[in-house]
Amino acid sequence: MAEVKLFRSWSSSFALRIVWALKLKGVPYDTIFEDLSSKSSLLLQYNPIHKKVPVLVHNGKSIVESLVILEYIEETWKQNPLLPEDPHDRATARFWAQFGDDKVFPPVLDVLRNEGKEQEEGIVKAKESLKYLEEELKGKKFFGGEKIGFADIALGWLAHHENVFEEVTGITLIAEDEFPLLSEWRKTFPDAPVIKENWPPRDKLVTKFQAIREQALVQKLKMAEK
Ligand SMILES: N[C@@H](CCC(=O)N[C@@H](CS)C(=O)NCC(=O)O)C(=O)O
Repeated sequence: MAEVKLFRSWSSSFALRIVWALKLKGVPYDTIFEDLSSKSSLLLQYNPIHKKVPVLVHNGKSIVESLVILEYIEETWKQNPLLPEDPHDRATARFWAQFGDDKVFPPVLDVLRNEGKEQEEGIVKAKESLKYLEEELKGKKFFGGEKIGFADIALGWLAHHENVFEEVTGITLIAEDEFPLLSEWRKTFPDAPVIKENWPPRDKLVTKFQAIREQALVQKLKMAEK
């Protein structure tokens, strides 16, 4: 058994960040696939507060929360750095990673889970945030500059999961004419072999998120009837 273990689910975009980072750095690890509808006692033991994946276990000690895990990986395995050397550039990369989770992910989920007014509001908010990311990509191939870095990995779900959400909802948030740089990045990012080789099957994701959307809409209907 490798000294590094990753608890993940097949579809989690947060867990994919860790897969990509470990692969980019060439760190060998074992994978434990969790069924999130019946979590293992080990997962609950390693992540008793959030009870979520991903969890990284290194030499028997657990690290949770994907952005914290990314930092841990960067500090522990120095090869192929994901963060630049300059402190301001490092802070900037961390900022965009966090911005994605705080300001892009929630409205994008609102678009997936809603219809009507709430969905419209989600679209407006998501696009407001996406404009900042478009701006940040000016003059760069990746958020990390010439190569994939910390913020690219953190925002990778925009290239993959968000693309699937667009198919499920029929709503294109990242249109080529509105977000040309982000659209280009969405094509370039998964071209990197490490990213491409670790990309969950699109059809399976579409089915999963179709079900999540339907469930959310039924739930809303039930709440409205109460
Ligand atoms: N903020 C967490 C989010 C992780 C997360 O939401 N994981 C989901 C899978 S995508 C999960 O484990 N869900 C199980 C649950 O909520 O019970 C991170 O960045 O690691």
